[in-house]
Parts: sequence; C-alpha cells; structure tokens
Amino acid sequence: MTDLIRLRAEEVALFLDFDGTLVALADHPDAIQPPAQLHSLLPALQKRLNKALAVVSGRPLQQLERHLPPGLALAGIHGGEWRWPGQAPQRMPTASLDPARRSLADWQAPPGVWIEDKDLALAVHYRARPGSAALCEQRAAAAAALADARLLAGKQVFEIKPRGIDKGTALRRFMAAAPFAGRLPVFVGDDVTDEDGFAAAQALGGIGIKVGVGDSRARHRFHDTQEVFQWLNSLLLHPPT
Ligand SMILES: O=P(O)(O)OC[C@H]1O[C@H](O[C@H]2O[C@H](CO)[C@@H](O)[C@H](O)[C@H]2O)[C@H](O)[C@@H](O)[C@@H]1O
Repeated sequence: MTDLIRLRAEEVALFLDFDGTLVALADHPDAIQPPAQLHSLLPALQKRLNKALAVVSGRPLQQLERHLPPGLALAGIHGGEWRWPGQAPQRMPTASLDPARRSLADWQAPPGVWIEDKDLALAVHYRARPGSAALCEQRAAAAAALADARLLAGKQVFEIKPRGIDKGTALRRFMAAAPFAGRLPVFVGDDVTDEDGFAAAQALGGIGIKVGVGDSRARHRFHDTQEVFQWLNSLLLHPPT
C-alpha cells in the first residue's frame, strides 16, 4: 500500500474488477450487496482520473449496469462485451459455445450446482455444493473441449469462454484510446480471471494488484475489499498538481 499511495491520479488509468474487489462475495450472484459508497466514489474517481476508469468484470454488462452508477466505461463477460460512457454496447465476434451449451443442458447436475448462461460465456457454479467441485470441473472441461473454448477456475465456479476473450484484451482495448492512452494502467482484482488483467497492465509498465490470498502474477496486494476502498479514497485525496 505504501508504494501505491504515491501514485498520482493524474497519471493512472484504473481498471477495477467487480465481484470480490468492489463487492464482497455472496451465496448467489443476485444476492450481493454493493456498498452504497460505490455510487459516489466511482463517479468522483472517474472525474479525478479524467475519465480513465473502467470496471472489468466476468458479469454481463446488463448486470453491471444494474449495480453501478451510470456513465462508467465497462467491460463485461471478461472483455467479450464493453461500453464506452454514453455509447452503445459492443461485443467481440466469437466462436459459438453451442456445443458446450448443449452438453451442459444434457447434464443432470447435482442439487445446488447451476449453470449461468451469459450468452458469450457459460459458468458452472457450485458454491452451494462445494463437494461437487471435481465433478463440475470434469463436466465443464468436457463441455469446453467440445466448443474448443477456454476453461477457467474462478471462485466456486468454472467459466467456459471463447478463446481470445480475457481481461487483458479488455485492458488493452481501453488503453489504445483516449482518455486511457498514455496513462499508467493499474488493474485491481481478486480472482484467477483477473490474472490476464494483471499481466496486461504489467506488460505495459503498469501495476497489478491482487486482492486477498493466493498465488498471483500481480506484484502488489491488498488484503481485502476494505483496503481497496481505503486506497481508492486515498487517490481522491491527493491534491491535483
Ligand atoms: O470478474 P468478476 O467481477 O469478479 O466476476 C466473476 C464472476 O462473478 C460472479 O460469480 C462470483 O460471485 C458470486 C457473487 O458473490 C458468487 O456467488 C459466485 O460463487 C462467484 O463465482 C458471476 O456470477 C460470474 O458470472 C462472474 O464471472
């Protein structure tokens, strides 16, 4: 945190993961309780960073828009879709996941295991049935192989994504254009799917910050979401130079 506190808002392009970074995890994706301060903090930060702020999540854009204040740059489904402030959503052309979708539809999953169909990606959730992790991984891997898709193990979830969609691609897309271009990319996230974001930020000379425990390519770490919020608030406090 001490190194990070010296970062100046004027030079930073900030990329924030959603679940586990801005919002504590919950039993179900619909059960999260986003902190009320998100609605004041994120617009204030966006202004302070001259609009170089984006939320980059595995969730679809529509879900993010329900939980976040309007007017932010957003990337959903790990970068498969994105929206610049005030513009229409865009999405990457990708290979079909239908073979994987059909395979999972044919599966009689154990009670508590459920499939989230995000159109551009599929997620096999087992938070309510942790003992089924190995079985879920096996079924998700088989389904991913049928669609030549990538399988990623997230927090109590196996995500099936078309190749080419990842948070690193999302970061690079934003960094290629104003107001992000020319700034120092800083990516903050808590999960395996954020590793591509850390790597992309660091490859551009920027900073990856992992939230919580676990191996990571990120060279910096916050203990928890509370520390994330402390740092975000500190970015606001530094007077403009
Ligand atoms: O990239 P993120 O913003 O971190 O989103 C990752 C996934 O988040 C959601 O699932 C996770 O959070 C749920 C709510 O806390 C939790 O119940 C679940 O076990 C977690 O895996 C979301 O449902 C996924 O679509 C996102 O990819």
